[in-house]
Amino acid sequence: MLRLENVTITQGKFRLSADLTVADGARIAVIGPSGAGKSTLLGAIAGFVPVTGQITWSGQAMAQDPGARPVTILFQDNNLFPHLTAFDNVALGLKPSLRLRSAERKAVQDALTRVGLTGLDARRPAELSGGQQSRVALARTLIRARPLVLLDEPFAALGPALKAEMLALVAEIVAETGATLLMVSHDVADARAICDETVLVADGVAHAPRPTAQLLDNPPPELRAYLG
Ligand SMILES: Nc1ncnc2c1ncn2[C@@H]1O[C@H](COP(=O)(O)OP(=O)(O)OP(=O)(O)O)[C@@H](O)[C@H]1O
Repeated sequence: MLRLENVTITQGKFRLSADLTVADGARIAVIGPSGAGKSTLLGAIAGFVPVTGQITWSGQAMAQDPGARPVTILFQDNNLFPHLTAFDNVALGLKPSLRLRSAERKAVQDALTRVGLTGLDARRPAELSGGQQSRVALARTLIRARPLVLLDEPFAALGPALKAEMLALVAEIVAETGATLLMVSHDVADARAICDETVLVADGVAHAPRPTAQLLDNPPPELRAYLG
């Protein structure tokens, strides 16, 4: 269980408060106006943004060091290294030194296979389509095998069909691994597609998760303003 207890995040003049609980294995969409603090919320959970209050996982306070948190995060721009192959870009998720044992090499191959990139492991990002690049980034995120997966608008640059495919793949993989998912999206269709619950971030508050359909079908005023 992820718990944010009386959390306040301050960045310059910006303040966001959160007091909420996310159940293990939940798939949560994070939606709200631009600049409301969605990325900041993910950054706080990942340990990149300092907070007051407490963030706990399974009842334990999260480590200060982001690398020691049970978290893996994928950003919109994928952050692939252009000079590295798909294989090495995924391997970085396991070992920044890229010195892999044979079991680790197999884990990288398995991750590439899982995201549908069998046979493309020797290609560099420039030799892959946008969708394939997203798959590499997703494989690198997932190979870290952390129980909390944070996605910050990961597929915003993809066309609708590819995006739907990637969302379905994410949903499948988190279901297989039992991971808890928090996914920022500007497209409420993404929330409806794979997230049973939604956290609304608006007016300085990250609200407790609510069932996605219920929230979107009867939006509170701050969400109605955003949806237009
Ligand atoms: N390093 C920083 N220093 C000061 N203010 C910051 C910093 N990073 C972000 N902010 C401010 O924090 C607020 C929240 O930004 P954040 O990127 O979390 O919003 P968001 O909801 O993810 O927006 P978008 O949907 O546009 O990506 C914004 O007002 C932003 O200007």
